[in-house]
Amino acid sequence: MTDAPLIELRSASFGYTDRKVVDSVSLTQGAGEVIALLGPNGSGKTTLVKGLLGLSEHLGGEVSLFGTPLAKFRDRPRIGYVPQRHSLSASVRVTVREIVETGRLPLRPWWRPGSAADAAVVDEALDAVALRDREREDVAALSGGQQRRVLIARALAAQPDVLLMDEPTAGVDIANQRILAEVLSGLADRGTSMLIVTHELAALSGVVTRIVCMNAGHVDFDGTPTAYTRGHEGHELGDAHHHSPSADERRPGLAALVTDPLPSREVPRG
Ligand SMILES: Nc1ncnc2c1ncn2[C@@H]1O[C@H](COP(=O)(O)OP(=O)(O)OP(=O)(O)O)[C@@H](O)[C@H]1O
Repeated sequence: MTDAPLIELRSASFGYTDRKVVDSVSLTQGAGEVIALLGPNGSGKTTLVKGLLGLSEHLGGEVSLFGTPLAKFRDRPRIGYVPQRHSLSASVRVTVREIVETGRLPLRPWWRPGSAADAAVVDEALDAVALRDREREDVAALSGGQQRRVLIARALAAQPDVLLMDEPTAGVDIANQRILAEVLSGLADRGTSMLIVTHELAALSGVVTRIVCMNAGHVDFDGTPTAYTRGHEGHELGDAHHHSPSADERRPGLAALVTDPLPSREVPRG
């Protein structure tokens, strides 16, 4: 593996046909970072994540994934994606394990059946989301929060180098939010890099190492959780270099968020 950042945006813009939604955003994610991407509805968070996946249009600036320009990037399995709204159909009978196994498909020729190694990776992914004991169940029988974990396991089954998650805790009750946060915390402890779009920062306390806040297509805060709670420090816009807190640092900083959860939108400028 090279030392290139996992994700690097320099004045990058994304949108749809001729409409620019994300405008001139600069952002660099290094290995091991867990970034919460915050911002009001419509500020462009999903469009940014989709841009990295080639699902929204790259309209300007530079975007590199693992050191490769977006237009030339072909190693898609290195980027795991957990979409915003799950679409696990209730009309087709499919087990939890079968869904997670589909995460392995991009990694082998379509005609080759799964190997013992594939099965071991699927086991590990199911363990990571604490659903191994439910693997034979019909996925439609699971709650929304559990289905979200199935989708995280499916993404993990591809053994990605970074996981992009769009509102993993949205619409999930508090008890299941806690379980999901534990799952994400376990992944973070294992060094999994994540970019998590969320409106529920407090639910992710102890997981996030950095906060990036978008507003109307721009980044208006990029810094540590501690700086975010203070509201001013870490305001280094357009600067690829930022302070990445260590694992030791991230917990005390986020402890403040548990007692004093912040709304995701008010970030003082300047
Ligand atoms: N497929 C699309 N085609 C055209 N415009 C779109 C499309 N998807 C989103 N948009 C527009 O892009 C803007 C940003 O949407 P986006 O989903 O990126 O915001 P968001 O910050 O993720 O919002 P939320 O918090 O509500 O999920 C919105 O004005 C939206 O209407």
